[in-house]
Amino acid sequence: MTRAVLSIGSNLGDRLGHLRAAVTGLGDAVLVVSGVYETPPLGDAEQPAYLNAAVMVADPAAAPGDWLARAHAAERSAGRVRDPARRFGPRTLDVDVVAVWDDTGRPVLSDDPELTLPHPRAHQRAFVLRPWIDIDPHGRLAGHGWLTDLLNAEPVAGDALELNPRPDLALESDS
Ligand SMILES: Nc1ncnc2c1ncn2[C@@H]1O[C@H](COP(=O)(O)OP(=O)(O)OP(=O)(O)O)[C@@H](O)[C@H]1O
Ligand SMILES: Nc1nc2c(c(=O)[nH]1)N=C(CO)CN2
Repeated sequence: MTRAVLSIGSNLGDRLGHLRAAVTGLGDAVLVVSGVYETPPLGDAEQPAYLNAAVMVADPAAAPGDWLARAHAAERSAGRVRDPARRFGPRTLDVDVVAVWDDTGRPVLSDDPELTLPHPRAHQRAFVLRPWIDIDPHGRLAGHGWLTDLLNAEPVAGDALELNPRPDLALESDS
């Protein structure tokens, strides 16, 4: 069994529809989904606000690279177009593999640029940490510590204040 946490985000088109389609596409692998947060864009201010959420997935047959393949497949299904000139530009759907655990429950570590684990910027991103804490309040990020400590630490705290919970925009794994 490999387990993973995926971060999903959208700031173009039908934002909620893109997130829902990503969750639906993950099928039976979905264990639990977080609430949805509306968040100001980080890294490139000239773009619309994002909807962000986190999904816990598990599949006995999945290798770590399979989660990245599923993430990319979901992005393609949402019609994501990559603009090489805008590293952190707007997108219909972004699915990041935040963390993976092996079948003994140990975190998988990787410095492969194709799949770096844990995700190298996850510990700095309130829009990743806050939804993940929703679904795993006692979670740890390998190499960084408790999620709750990270969320309360500078410089993440400033971003955390700008997270706007959207309970009106529920994600349903079986919708
Ligand atoms: N943990 C990971 N999750 C997703 N992609 C990763 C990961 N580690 C490395 N990558 C690589 O990063 C490349 C760029 O991914 P992507 O376009 O989603 O980045 P981004 O969303 O613009 O930025 P960020 O990674 O900071 O969220 C992908 O082609 C992928 O191979
Ligand atoms: N609020 C927010 N900002 C971002 C996001 C995101 O998911 N949410 N993703 C980015 C590219 O990875 C760049 N900036």
